[in-house]
Amino acid sequence: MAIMVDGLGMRAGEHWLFRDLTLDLPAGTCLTLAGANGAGKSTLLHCLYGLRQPTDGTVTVDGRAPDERDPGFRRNVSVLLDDSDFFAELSPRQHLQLLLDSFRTGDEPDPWLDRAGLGERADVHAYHLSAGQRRRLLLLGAVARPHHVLLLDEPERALDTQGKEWLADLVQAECSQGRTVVMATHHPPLVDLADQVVTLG
Ligand SMILES: Nc1ncnc2c1ncn2[C@@H]1O[C@H](COP(=O)(O)OP(=O)(O)OP(=O)(O)O)[C@@H](O)[C@H]1O
Repeated sequence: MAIMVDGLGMRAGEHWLFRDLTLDLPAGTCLTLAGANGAGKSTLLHCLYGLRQPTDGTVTVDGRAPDERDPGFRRNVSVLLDDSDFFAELSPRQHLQLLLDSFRTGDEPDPWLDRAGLGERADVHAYHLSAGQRRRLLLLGAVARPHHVLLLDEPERALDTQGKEWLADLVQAECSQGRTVVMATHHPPLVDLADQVVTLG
C-alpha cells in the first residue's frame, strides 16, 4: 500500500475534526478529500506530510512515518499545500530549470511549461504572473520532480476552465504512471477522478 491510515483522529479543542479514520490506498490510485470549509481536509493532508501529529492513530506514506524533515521522505512525497510558494525574482523557466537540475531528471523545462500553458510567460519574473499562472507554476513544481506520492490542497484554486482541464489530465497521468494522489478539492470533476472519496465533517 502506498498510504496506510489506521484509526486516525485529530482533536481540535473539544471537538474531533476526524476520528477512527482508516484507509488503504494502493499505488496508482487517487483519493479525494471532500467536506465543507473547516471540516479538516488541510489538517489531514498535513498529517500525511508530517506537518502535524494526529491525536490518535498511525499513518504510513510510501513505507515511512511522515516526517517533512526527513530527506528520504521528502524525496518521494511531493506536495502543494496552502503555503507553497516560489521565488518572486525567478522566471518560470528558471524555477523549472533549478528543480530539474537539482533532481537530475534530464528533462527540459520548455515542454513542461508549454503543457502548463506558461510557454509565453516563461521568462517573466514570477511576481508578474497572474494568480492562475502562479498556481500553474506551483503545480508544475510539484509534479516535475520525481515522486511516488502527490499531496494537493485545493489544486484547482485560481485556475480557469482550461487550467482545470489541464489539472484533471495531470492527475490522471500521475495515477496511470503508478503514483498515488491525495487531494482536497471542491471541484466535482476532480472528485469524479477519484478511486476513493473521504468526506469529512
Ligand atoms: N487545535 C485546534 N484547536 C481548535 N481548532 C482547531 C485546531 N486545529 C484546527 N482547528 C480548526 O479546525 C478547522 C480545520 O481546518 P482545515 O483547514 O483543516 O479545514 P478544511 O476542510 O481544509 O477547510 P477549507 O475547505 O476551508 O480549506 C479550522 O477551523 C481550524 O481553525
